[in-house]
This record gives sequence, structure tokens and C-alpha cells, in this order.
Amino acid sequence: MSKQENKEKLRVYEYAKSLNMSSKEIITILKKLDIPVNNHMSVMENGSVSKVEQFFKDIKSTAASKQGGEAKSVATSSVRSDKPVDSNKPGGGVNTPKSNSTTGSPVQTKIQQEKQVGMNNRPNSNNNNGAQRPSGQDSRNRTNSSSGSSQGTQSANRPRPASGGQGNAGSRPQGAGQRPNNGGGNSSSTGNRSGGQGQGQSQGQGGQRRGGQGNTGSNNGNRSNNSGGGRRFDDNRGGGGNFRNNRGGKNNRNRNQQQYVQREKIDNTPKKIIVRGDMTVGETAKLLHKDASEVIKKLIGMGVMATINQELDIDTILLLAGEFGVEVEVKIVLEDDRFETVEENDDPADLQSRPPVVTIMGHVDHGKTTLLDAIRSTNVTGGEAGGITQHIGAYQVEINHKKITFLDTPGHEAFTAMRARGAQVTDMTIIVVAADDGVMPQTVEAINHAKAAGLPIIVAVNKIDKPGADPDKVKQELTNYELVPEEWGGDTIFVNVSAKQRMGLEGLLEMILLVAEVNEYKANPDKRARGTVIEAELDKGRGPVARILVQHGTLKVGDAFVAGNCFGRVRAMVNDKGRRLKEAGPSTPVEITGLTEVPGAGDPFMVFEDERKARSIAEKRAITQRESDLGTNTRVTLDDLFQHIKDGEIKDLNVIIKGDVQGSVEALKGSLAKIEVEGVRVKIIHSGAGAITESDIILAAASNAIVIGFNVRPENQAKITADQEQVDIRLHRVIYSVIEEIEQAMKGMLDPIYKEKVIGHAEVRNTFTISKVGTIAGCMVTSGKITRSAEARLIRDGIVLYEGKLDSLKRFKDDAKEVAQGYECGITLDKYNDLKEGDVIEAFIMETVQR
Ligand SMILES: Nc1nc2c(ncn2[C@@H]2O[C@H](COP(=O)(O)OP(=O)(O)OP(=O)(O)O)[C@@H](O)[C@H]2O)c(=O)[nH]1
Repeated sequence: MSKQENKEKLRVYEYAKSLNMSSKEIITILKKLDIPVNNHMSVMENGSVSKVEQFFKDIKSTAASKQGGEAKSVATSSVRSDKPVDSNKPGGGVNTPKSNSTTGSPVQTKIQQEKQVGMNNRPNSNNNNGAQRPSGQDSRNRTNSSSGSSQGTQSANRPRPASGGQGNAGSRPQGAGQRPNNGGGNSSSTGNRSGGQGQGQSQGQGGQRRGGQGNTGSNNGNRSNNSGGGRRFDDNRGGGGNFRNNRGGKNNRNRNQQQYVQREKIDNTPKKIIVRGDMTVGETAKLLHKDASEVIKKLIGMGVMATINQELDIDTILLLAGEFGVEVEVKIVLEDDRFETVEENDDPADLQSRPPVVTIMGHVDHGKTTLLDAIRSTNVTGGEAGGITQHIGAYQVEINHKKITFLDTPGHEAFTAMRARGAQVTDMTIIVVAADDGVMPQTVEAINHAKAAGLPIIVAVNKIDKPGADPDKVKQELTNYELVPEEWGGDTIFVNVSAKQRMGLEGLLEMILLVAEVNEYKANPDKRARGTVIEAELDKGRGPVARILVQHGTLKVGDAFVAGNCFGRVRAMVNDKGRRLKEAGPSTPVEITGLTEVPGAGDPFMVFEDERKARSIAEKRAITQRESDLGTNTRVTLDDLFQHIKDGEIKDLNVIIKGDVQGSVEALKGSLAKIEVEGVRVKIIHSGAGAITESDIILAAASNAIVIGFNVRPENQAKITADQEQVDIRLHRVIYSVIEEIEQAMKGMLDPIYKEKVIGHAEVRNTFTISKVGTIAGCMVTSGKITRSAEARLIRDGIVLYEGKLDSLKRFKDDAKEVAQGYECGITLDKYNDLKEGDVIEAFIMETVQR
């Protein structure tokens, strides 16, 4: 091999790579050949390379001779080759039948087995030719040989990257040229077939099972050509089996061949397959009982160019299965313990309208609670008789035979706190503005919280009964926040109401229904329930009680469920009117009992098949949460911003600005808006004058934002929450420095951060004073080590008396670079002589922290 000539050492992994094989395969071969090898980093001596080369040659020639005959027969048999030549692989034909493989050599067999993992399980698999190659090689062979055949396109069977399916034959690096093409010519012919799926397929279809056959074809080719040795087969093709295994065939395959031949005539295309998510082409092929090549060909016909390892989404799989006349049942497997992250795709036909879920927000005293109460009581009287209003965190009202669900806790803090926990409960928000007071700071906050959540907003201009009420002024003021009334050419709905006088409430409800109609809120009621815990508490008589908003599916009494890290079985279920329910569909708030513990507000809720499963998931979630509590920060900070940008996780840098006066806030906003680095822009999601409040922090946490304080400080509670939620707060006094910091963070240029690292302690055992030198401390290093270059602090009775540099560090008379634990040394501190017996000298260094 040419590599051998390389002056540099050739490592196993490099050699494997050059052959398009895995290190493991090479290691297996080396061991087989009794060549000492430890791991993928072991050096391949020249002799080893030649031995391995020889090994491949032997296999090939054995295989070729065995196959020669068969190939022909096979070819004639018209079976489709299952393995298409991989076109991709250059060799084209090399497919490895995973299954089969009969290779002659045990090593090969072993290799095959390894490869097969995950591949075909198909029973059929068979036969194919055995020759599995340890990959790379074969391919090459094939390549050579077959290359002619072009077919390549489809083949790609083997999961190796190289194969891409499409025709690239050439693409895969040939095995280093190692093998001469042999017979290319011939083989190609054969190869083609095999490879060529074209044929293969057609035939294959006929009856075939994918499997083995192809190989045959190919085999021949291959075999004939030298390649024999190592081809690898694709699994997918299963084994067409027709052929006998040629190559090495020792495997059982041989034994089974007859059976295969018989089976070949049976079309084993399944009637129905179950799909649990995206799959690779290879996996899909296996499920469809088709050759990968056949599937790839179909995909090409559908305009999708794919390789065997390419992921197909469910839609494509559905189309593909349709092409083969196979019915598909989609069953998404939930990541059990992270069920809230799983999106279930419902068939649109299963979706039904559900009531909208509405939150009311606004400035203090603008009438949120009064409005909620007014709406509820208006409706209760006209609603279900006999019910006693229950406070269950949300309630439903009905108007024009349509229901609306209101969340009972007004205020954007509660809303955003839920959102920060990942709960998306609300469909739209009502911003209440008192007509006699106008737009106030929390009105703006509420608007920004609603916008950050991407929710439609309806403005309820309240207290219009009051003498000083000026609804138009409210409208005017809100235009500054992009809430422009329809009559002024905007698209925001404004409704004048008086919560106290119960005026305009119906109009407000109708507008909510209108927005709901436009947005078509839907859910599938015919599945297990999922939702969110709105509130929960420990009730003396009933034990843990949770108020839940069912968002998908239908919750039934008796259902086993997980809520946050708790689990249980629904013992009783009550709605907001105090009525006992047997089941509750989407957008219904209910209070349930039957939990083992009290979950948190905002916790996700989901029904599972039985209590045992629910318990195990709750336990897993508890563990995961503990780990993540200890673990890394997922919120964006300026320090890791660049990494997020590089990873493509961030397109906008969300920022909240709080400043001392509105003027400086506006100036800062203007400057930040101009920054754009690598396509990432600053997006100001909220700004205002005043201290940084807890509400700002919660919004930042929910929106993955950083908070900039300009001449302001965070309130105490805000600081605590920011620590808990790991929200990055940056405090500045100069606009320029804000801009510079943000810009540099976006460019990944922030100055390195230094962190102190204590490296050791020494105890002063006695002291000597020498004029000119000062006080020398005779010390014993009690932990770690003391180094000459370290910084030191002198600690007496827990109090730091000095912090500075070491002036000298000696072992006996000599200067020492470092002195380790358990050794004595003499230390003098830089310009500091007040050292006493019993003092502790702590040595530390400043380390750069990776951003
Ligand atoms: N005149 C008049 N007063 C109202 C109206 N709506 C509310 N109020 C009064 O305004 C005051 C505050 O109302 P709340 O409903 O408590 O306001 P809130 O927005 O819930 O206040 P917080 O819970 O403190 O944020 C109460 O005294 C209400 O009676 C109204 O439409 N007209």
C-alpha cells in the first residue's frame, strides 16, 4: 500500500479510514492474523499492512473462485439482486449482505455479524453472498469492477456514508487502490445488476424478497471480479436469497438456501407498518421488507434523492409506503420521562374545536379581578343550576353556545412564571386598561409579556362608567405599543367595558370568540389526556389536590397520570361549578384528587396506561430534575452567547432594558437595534424606567433573554430570582460600554474570565527575621502545593491579613519552584513581614475560564 511508504506512522484508524472500514474491523483482522494491536491508535507497521492486504486478497480469491459459478446461475435466475451494487460505492456492487454473509473466513463472518447489527433482521436475509467484506475493501473492488455499471444510483446500500445512493459510484474512495479492478468489466455486468437495482428491483419485486438476491447478481459480478472478498452487503436487501451464498458461505445460510429459494416467490410486503418517528431509508426499507435500493429508487421517482442513511420524516414515509401499497400506522413513541416535549401530530380529521383559554393582564387596580368576577358571575347565574362556584384556578363561561375558559389568576407575572416553566396554557390575553388612568408601566409590561409569548391581544378599556374616563386617550396611548384599533387602520380589538357596572361584557366575550374563530383552536379529544397543572395544594381532608387544565385528549376518572414529578390515579374530578365529572375534554379546567404528592403550578400533566408506568416515569423525572438542577445553565448569557450563535441556536438576542430614565432607555434601544453580527440581531422584548424587578427576571427567564440595567440595580427579590433562574443581568453606567459588551459577546470576543483556584496551604511553624530580607516563615505545606509564581494570602484566625505575591520560596537554602504537601519550606511575602506562628498561607492562581 502506498500508505506503507508514508514516512509517518500509520495508525489503525487511519488505515481503516483509507479502506472505508471501521477501526474495529481492522483490529479484528489484525487479531485474527495474530498481529499485536491494542486499539484504533495502534501503529500499523509495514508488515502488518501487507499481511492485512494479503488477507484480503486471499479472501477475495477464495470467494471469487467459489462464486464464479454461482454468479452466473444467479444472474440467469433473474432474481433481483438484492444488493444492488452500491452504486454509491464506487464499487458498485459491493453490498454487503449483512445477513448473509457467508464469507469464507471466520473473521469475515464476524465482521459481518457486527455490521449486521441493526440491519436486517429479516429472516430472509440470507444468502447473499457471503462475502462480506470487511468493508472497505470490497467496495473497492466492486467499485472497480462494477463501476461501469452505473447503476449506482440506487444502491447505496451500505450504510457507509459513501454510499450515497446515487450514483456516485465514484465517490467512495477506493480502497486505496488496492485492489486492482479486477474484472471490472465483467463484474460490472453482473454488478450492474445487482447494483443496479434497476433490475434488481424489478425483479425483486417480483417476488422477491429483497434480500438476498441482489447479491447474487452482484455477487457474481463481484465475485467474478475479484472482489469477492470483501463485499459488504446491505442489509436491507435482504437476502434475496436466491443464490446461494457464494462466498464463504459457510454460514448457515447455505443450509437455508433451499428455503430461501422457496420463499422467494412469496411477496412478503407487509400490509401495514407501524411508524414511530423519523427513520432512515435503510430502516424504512427493512420495515417495508424491501431492498434499500428499491426504496431509494422509489424515492427518486418521488423526487427525493436519498441515501440509505438519510432520515425520512413521517410524511415522506407515509408517501413512500403508499407507493408500495402499504398502510401506515403512526405511533409516536413518547420519550416517556420528557413527555411534555413531545409533540403529537393528530390527524386533522380527529381535531375538534375547543374553547379558547384566556388570561387577563393589566396594571394594578385597573380592574382585572373585578372583570374576572363579573364575567364569572354573569355566567354562573345563567349557567348550570345548582353548582357552587369553586375556585379551581380557571373557569368556563358559555356564550352563544360556545365556551370560553378563563384563567383565574390575573396578572402577567403569574402568566409568565408558568411560561418560564415551559407551560403554554393561554391562547389569548385581555389587557385591561382603566379608562380614567390610561397606560401605566405594568400595562406596558403586560403587553410585552403577551407579545413575548406571541399571543393575540384584546384590549378591554375598563371603568368607562367613571366620570374621568377617556377611552380614546387609551387607544391613542396604546398606538405607541403597536396596538392600533381597527377603526384607525390597525388590527387590535378594543372593547369598552365597565367591570363594576357589568357593561360591555358580552361584547368582550363575543370578541374573544371571534379571535378564537379566526385562530381555529382545536384539539383531539379522543386520546389520553395531556395538560398543565394550574395550581395544586395539600388539602387536609382530601390529600394532594391539583387543578388542571386539560389541553389535549380527555381525562377520565380512574386514569393513571404523571403531573410534574408526581403521579397518581384520578380518584375524583370536579369542575369550576362544583359538579363531579366523569371525564373532561380539551380546555376544561378540573380539580382532581388521587395524587401521591403535590405537583407545582405549570407542571406538565399526562395520562399513562397504568399506575406502575406513571410511577416509574415520575421517578425518572424526579431524578432528571435533580440532575438538571445541579447541571448546566440552559439560559443564554453574554458569556456563552457566541457559542449559541455558532451552534445556530439563537437568531435573536432577546434583551430587557431597564434604565434610570425613559430617555436613556430609548437611546440604548436605538443603539442596540443597530447591532447585527452574523445574522443575529438584538431584540428588545421589554424596556422601561425603574429598578430591575422580579417580573423582568421572570420574563427574561421565559424568553431566554438577558437583562441590561442602565444606572439602575436589581431589587433584592429580582437578584434572588435571577440567581435561581440563572438569568444574566448586566449593569452599566455608560451607553457605550453596553453596546461594546453586547457587540463583543455577539462576536465571541469578550475578555476572558479569570477564576481563582486555590492550589495549596502551608502552615507557619516558626519565623526568623533577617535584616535586609525581612521575616522568613518556616512552613509545612499541609495541602496541595505552594508554587513560586502563585499568589498568596495570609490568614490568621480565619481573617485575611494580606493578599499579594510570594517574594521567595525556598527548600533549605535553595530557591524552589514548588513545594508539595508534607514538605517544609521557607516563605517570604512581598513587602509583608507580620508573619506569626500558626498563620496559614494560602496559595492560589488565577485561571482563565473557557467561555
Ligand atoms: N368605577 C369602576 N370601578 C372599577 C371598575 N372595575 C374595577 N373597579 C374598581 O377598581 C378597583 C380595583 O379593581 P381590581 O379588580 O381589584 O383591580 P385589579 O387590576 O385586579 O387590581 P390588582 O389585583 O391589585 O392588580 C376596585 O375598587 C374596583 O371596584 C369599573 O369598571 N368601574
